[in-house]
Amino acid sequence: MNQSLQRQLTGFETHISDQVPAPLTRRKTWLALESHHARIKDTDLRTLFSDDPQRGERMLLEATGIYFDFSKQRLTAETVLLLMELAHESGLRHRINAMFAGENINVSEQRPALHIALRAPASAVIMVDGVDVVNQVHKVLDKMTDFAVGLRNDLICGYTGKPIRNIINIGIGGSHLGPAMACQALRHYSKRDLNIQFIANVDATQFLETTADLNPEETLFIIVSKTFTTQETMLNAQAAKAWLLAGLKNPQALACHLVGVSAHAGNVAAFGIAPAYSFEIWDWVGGRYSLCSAVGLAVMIAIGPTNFRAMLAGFQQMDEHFRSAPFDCNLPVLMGLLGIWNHNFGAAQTVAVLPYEQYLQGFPAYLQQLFMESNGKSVNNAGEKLDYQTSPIYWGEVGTNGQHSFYQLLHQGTQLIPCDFIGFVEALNPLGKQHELLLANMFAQSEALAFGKTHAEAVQGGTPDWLAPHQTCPGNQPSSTLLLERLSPEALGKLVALYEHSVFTQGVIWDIDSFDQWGVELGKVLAGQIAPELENTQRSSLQLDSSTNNLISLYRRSQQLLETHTL
Ligand SMILES: O=P(O)(O)OC[C@H]1O[C@H](O)[C@H](O)[C@@H](O)[C@@H]1O
Repeated sequence: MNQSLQRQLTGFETHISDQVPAPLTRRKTWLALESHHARIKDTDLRTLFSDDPQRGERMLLEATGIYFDFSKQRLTAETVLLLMELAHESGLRHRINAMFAGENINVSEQRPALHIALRAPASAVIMVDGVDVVNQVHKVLDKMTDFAVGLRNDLICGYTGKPIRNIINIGIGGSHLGPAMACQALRHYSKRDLNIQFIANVDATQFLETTADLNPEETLFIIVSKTFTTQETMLNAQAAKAWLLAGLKNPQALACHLVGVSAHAGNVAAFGIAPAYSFEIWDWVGGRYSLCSAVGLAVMIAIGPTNFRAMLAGFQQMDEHFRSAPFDCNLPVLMGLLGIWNHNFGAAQTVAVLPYEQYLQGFPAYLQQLFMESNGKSVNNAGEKLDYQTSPIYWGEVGTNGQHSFYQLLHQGTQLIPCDFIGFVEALNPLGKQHELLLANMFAQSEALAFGKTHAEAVQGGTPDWLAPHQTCPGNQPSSTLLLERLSPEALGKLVALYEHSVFTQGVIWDIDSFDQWGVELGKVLAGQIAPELENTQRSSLQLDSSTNNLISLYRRSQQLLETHTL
């Protein structure tokens, strides 16, 4: 980053105050950002770049080996200064310290959010209710290691003595998206004769299609659920039990084919899972932040304990960077603040995540839960209604597939859509010139989005005047580019932690609880009420709203017709 900018920013580190800040939109810096935005909003990226030929170099930040180019964002050095000031004014430093100290930063559930403890070195000590959680974490990591090594070397086998070849993770939300994304992302490092599958949906199609050609003697289910009560997961777990029993014909065999991961060991035991196959997680880690815990057991089995620990080391490096780096060179802080700038001041409604790496196919879906479940809130920590926007919508697709689909809207549509491009210098699977072309496309897209093509350029290129408006691309679409050396387990850890902490940064600015998800509960409760109505043979009168009543009646009538036809 520009040195004079850095010098100007350093002073802010000393401005931290313990005073409760004023409501966000009435804060001095928020108001300053509003007027600053009004001043620069019509200056486009073409102008910003032509005014400062060194902009590309100035607005490039490197941390833990990740290069972050934010020069194609619609901002100036003053914007960055104001955003940093906003972070200080919002007490971000104090909140980071509170998170790392294990304070109850998840206010609505009155508990800490200690995902950073899951990857802390064994020498660290973090106390929660008088217990050193790092010690607990490492005990479970060691148990996972023994189990993974046993399975990978055929020392832990199925009931009939056959080696386990199929590992099926049953879980949903945070008990699915993290391990599924990481198994896919790190497939290059996986034991190739292990077939790792995931079942999340309660739609039986997923269960039946996943298990269709598998031999129960060679299959192990890992049932992952923090609560071990989630309806979808428990139904799929019951289906797994039944499928195993049908194949193995012996209830005793189940113990060798079922693993449980939960914060409620009692529920795991009640399901019939042996203590040796039961792995503990803790209430102080949220599902969407739990990849580094035993929730990642399938990942450890796939890539081996050494690679898994390298991934944890990557997370840890980014944690340490986030905790200790001054804000002016703190990558998660800067990324989080840029999101605030685009969303709250630029009025962008969505963010596109565009990894130019096939192995990161599951990354946009993973980030959807991370950002939207964390920061999709409308009251502040004190429970007061907010008068500003919180999380935008996250979506995306791997390059170059997206280019031939929705990029048209990015280039010529009417919406402001900030993009995160993610690329790796080194190909894991080199083949001819494919990697060069992949990266050329990534660089070209961010260039095209930023600078577009004017009417005059189209005409100069030989386009007739009547056609030129159709070929004109307005440009000025903001993007950041993350460039890493190669997709290693360590790099994946850094990347995920980077996004986790940028979610936290935004949550602090918005003064919301990024670690609860009460909204999800309502749908669960209502599904619990409706399910018996669908099963109900008595056809009791329905007491719900007229639309839901009608839909249930339609379902019942169709079921009746089906039953009549079957008879
Ligand atoms: O791990 P579980 O207790 O089964 O919860 C699975 C998921 O359920 C809920 O719907 C939450 O929204 C998610 O944050 C959670 O990860």
